Amino acid sequence: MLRRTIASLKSSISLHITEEASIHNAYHCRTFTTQSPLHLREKDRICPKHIDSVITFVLGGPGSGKGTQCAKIVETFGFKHLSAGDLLRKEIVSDSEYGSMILDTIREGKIVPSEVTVKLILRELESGDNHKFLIDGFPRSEENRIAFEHITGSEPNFVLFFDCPEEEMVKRVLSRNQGRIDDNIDTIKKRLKVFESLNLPVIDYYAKKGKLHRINAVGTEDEIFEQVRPVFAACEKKATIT
Ligand SMILES: Nc1ncnc2c1ncn2[C@@H]1O[C@H](COP(=O)(O)OP(=O)(O)O)[C@@H](O)[C@H]1O
Ligand SMILES: Nc1ccn([C@H]2C[C@H](O)[C@@H](COP(=O)(O)OP(=O)(O)O)O2)c(=O)n1
Ligand SMILES: [Mg+2]
Repeated sequence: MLRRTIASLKSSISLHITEEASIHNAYHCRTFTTQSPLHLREKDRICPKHIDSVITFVLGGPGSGKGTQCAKIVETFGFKHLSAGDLLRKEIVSDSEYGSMILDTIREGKIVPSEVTVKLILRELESGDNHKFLIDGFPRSEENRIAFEHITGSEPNFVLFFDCPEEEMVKRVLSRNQGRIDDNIDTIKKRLKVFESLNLPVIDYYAKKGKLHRINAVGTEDEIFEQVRPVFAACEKKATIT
């Protein structure tokens, strides 16, 4: 699977990404890691500009409040917010060759192939001057996680998990009112099953690595942010000391 992911990344995906050359060049950069070294084959690594970046994965079920809390983190701590779902939705409207596949996948509540999503995220990591990233809604499966680690050669510094009861998530999604094709009861039921079977193992993985910050996602937006704030404040303090 991994070999297939890397092979497909190297080959034909165009995704309206014009900087193919920079991705190609990146394959020939020296290897790097923001955290512990990953034992990758030299040729499989990409060396993005974000060598010293802080990478935070933001996880949680649909409607758990990831996007809402990311906006507050951006405002308070100056992170750049990369929503995997937003990047995929932009691909749909930009007439990309993958648009209809992405649309069908999202409508069915399934997960888009990792090579597509990772490439979109990489493009954002590589652009601009901000080196503090919130990657929201990713990785949603072990396949997502492994593809990201292998393609970038890096791991997140820490991971937030918004822990929310299913009935609360359903209620929030059904009243989200953003005109999303997946905000309906049939798709939400499928998404919750996919969350349990594919995303919970990723959450367990980071818990075992000691990287997970579990946030109780029930309460007002401000109450929840008061649990989130210390995680980022500690990260800032650490950065000042080192
Ligand atoms: N703490 C909260 N209490 C009630 N509703 C919330 C809360 N946080 C977010 N919402 C609302 O729930 C919906 C889903 O939130 P969102 O941030 O889009 O979640 P996610 O990105 O995890 O799917 C939105 O309409 C949002 O305004
Ligand atoms: N890593 C990801 C993230 C999102 N997707 C697809 C499948 C998801 O159901 C949709 C919507 O994701 P998004 O993060 O915007 O959804 P929520 O904010 O959790 O409601 O996008 C994906 O295939 N892979
Ligand atoms: Mg969201």
